[in-house]
Amino acid sequence: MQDKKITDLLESFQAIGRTKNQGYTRTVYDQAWCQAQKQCVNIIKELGLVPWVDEIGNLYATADLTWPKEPVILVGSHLDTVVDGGLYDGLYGALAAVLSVSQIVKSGQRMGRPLVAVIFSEEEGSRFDATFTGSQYLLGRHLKDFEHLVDARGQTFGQIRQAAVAALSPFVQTASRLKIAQYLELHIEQGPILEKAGTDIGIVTTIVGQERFLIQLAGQANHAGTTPMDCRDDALRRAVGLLADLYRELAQIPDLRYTIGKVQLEPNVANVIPGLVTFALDLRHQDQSVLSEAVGVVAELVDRYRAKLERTTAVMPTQMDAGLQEEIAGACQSVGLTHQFLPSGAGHDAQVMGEQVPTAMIFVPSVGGVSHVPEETTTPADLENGQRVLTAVLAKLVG
Ligand SMILES: NC(=O)NC(NC(N)=O)C(=O)[O-]
Ligand SMILES: [Zn+2]
Ligand SMILES: [Zn+2]
Repeated sequence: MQDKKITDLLESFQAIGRTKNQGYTRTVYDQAWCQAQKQCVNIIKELGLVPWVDEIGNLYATADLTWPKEPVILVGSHLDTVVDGGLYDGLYGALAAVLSVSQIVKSGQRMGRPLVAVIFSEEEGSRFDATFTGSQYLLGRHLKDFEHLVDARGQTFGQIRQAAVAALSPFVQTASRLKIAQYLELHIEQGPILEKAGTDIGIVTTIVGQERFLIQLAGQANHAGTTPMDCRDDALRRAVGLLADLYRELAQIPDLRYTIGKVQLEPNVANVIPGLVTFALDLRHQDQSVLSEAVGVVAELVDRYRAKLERTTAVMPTQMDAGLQEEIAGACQSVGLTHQFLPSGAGHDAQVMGEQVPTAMIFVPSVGGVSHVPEETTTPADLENGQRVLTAVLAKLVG
């Protein structure tokens, strides 16, 4: 497998977790996720590296059977997807990391620091209302912070995590937490900037802060035909008012990104008045003070509607390391590619890592600027460009 390309590696995942809409659903610990994880282990072995798994299900690839004790150069991305997402979000950077590590190991270059690839178990928050669980665990969060979480079908994080990790354990080494000197992540841009500008490579300057909430509004479920209109406590009717107010008030905050992407009704039956409405709100901004102002607006409205507010994600805006950004710019020049600096409106494991270790991100263009949908794609040339830059940067960092 000496000259496997990143496109070949990605192709081997095309049948895993494919949906009827031709997208991919690989939420943490589900069947497709487990299958994809096994495929990653096969690739790690075929590329001559050693696979490891930790207790949350993060996979690692090392040059040999020694688990590094000293701080490592870590490179990676995540394995999970949103529901009906694309092939490239997360998986591209995860596979490119493994490929780049294998190329550097095979080159025989002397390594001043150990180089490790990581494939994070979960980043999207698509199954449980928790995000970045893989990278947070690596940086020291306790498993018990997540074990009680319950998915839409009533399964707990703890139970399915144990089963998923146990299924893989016989085939891999057991990893413990690493010390990390620097972290690098390659990812598709997921937006239109690079394509519009005709630039080969993006170098991320900052990653937006992100807060997610579950908002719950309770009424009284009752019969649709016998309950007079003036005797109802219809949870949906009140939720419509709250939603309209949220959209109107949040629109007043410049540059805020706000999304209500998930709405659930109970009991969700045509002839029963809704008794409970739950929806998710996702807020993003580059400036923490503006994000906090938006959270204040939300809290006030939620209070006015006698609804309940639960915060499920809170990550600060994160600055990428200036020195590493320069290393990436230098690598682009050395391989003859154009680059530009840009902020990321998407969340990334790099922002969790970036709070504790020098971190940087490399972006490649997304065709049409679309992502989190089945149509998400990046041209083979751009996929290979990104991976070449990643290898060039890593070769410099470990030298
Ligand atoms: N790169 C991503 O798509 N990340 C997504 N996921 C998280 N957890 O931020 C997001 O919503 O931006
Ligand atoms: Zn994503
Ligand atoms: Zn991603």
